[in-house]
Amino acid sequence: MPSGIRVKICGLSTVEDVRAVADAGARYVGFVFFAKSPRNVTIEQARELALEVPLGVAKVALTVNADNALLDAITEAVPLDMIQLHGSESPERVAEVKERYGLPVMKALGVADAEDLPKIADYETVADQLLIDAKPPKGADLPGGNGLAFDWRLLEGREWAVPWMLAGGLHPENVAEAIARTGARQVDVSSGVESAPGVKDAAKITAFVQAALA
Ligand SMILES: O=C(O)c1ccccc1NCC(=O)[C@H](O)[C@H](O)COP(=O)(O)O
Repeated sequence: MPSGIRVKICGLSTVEDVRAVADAGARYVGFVFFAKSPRNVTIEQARELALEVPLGVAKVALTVNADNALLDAITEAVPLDMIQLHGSESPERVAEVKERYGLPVMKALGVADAEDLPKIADYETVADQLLIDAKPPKGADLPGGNGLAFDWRLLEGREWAVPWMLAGGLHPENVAEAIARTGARQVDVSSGVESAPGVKDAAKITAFVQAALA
């Protein structure tokens, strides 16, 4: 019996990564466009990778406070199914990106404690999906992909008007518990399926997807 859980593996940078993710049964792949990230890819690399992604697996471009020039360049070159906004983009900017590119937009929001929850509602009516991630530590180089979890009990009983994904510090050993505690139907992972920063590990990807779908 299928579980209905959907998995996104973020930060792919090789064709082998794409094959491992597709073979494992993940439903989304993420390409990171953020220079400071060990997972950063160029537009040309992302295009080559995207062309290897089979039908049925959604291709997501992850950007951080990107301007229209960068988003124009990405969307013109890379065949995409979704744009993930992982910076401090306002609800108005989310609406603008949706309108300009005609693609679904997923807005990432960082959570560390209960005070971070009300702002999520500001995006429910404009974003197509929400990514509820761990808030990065103060002074961190990366707004995501830090391998940090937050207290999942904060999400118990929460519902939003649009589909959402749980992210932050997930790995093959804790993803089943995270799903059980939060009720998430979608999960996202990056560093939890790596052997070193930016280096995806096919065995960990398979183990993660199996654990999530079990
Ligand atoms: O992964 C990155 O390097 C990254 C860089 C800049 C902004 C966001 C980034 N990742 C966002 C993601 O969607 C990650 O998958 C998510 O934060 C979970 O990461 P992890 O805790 O490492 O599984």
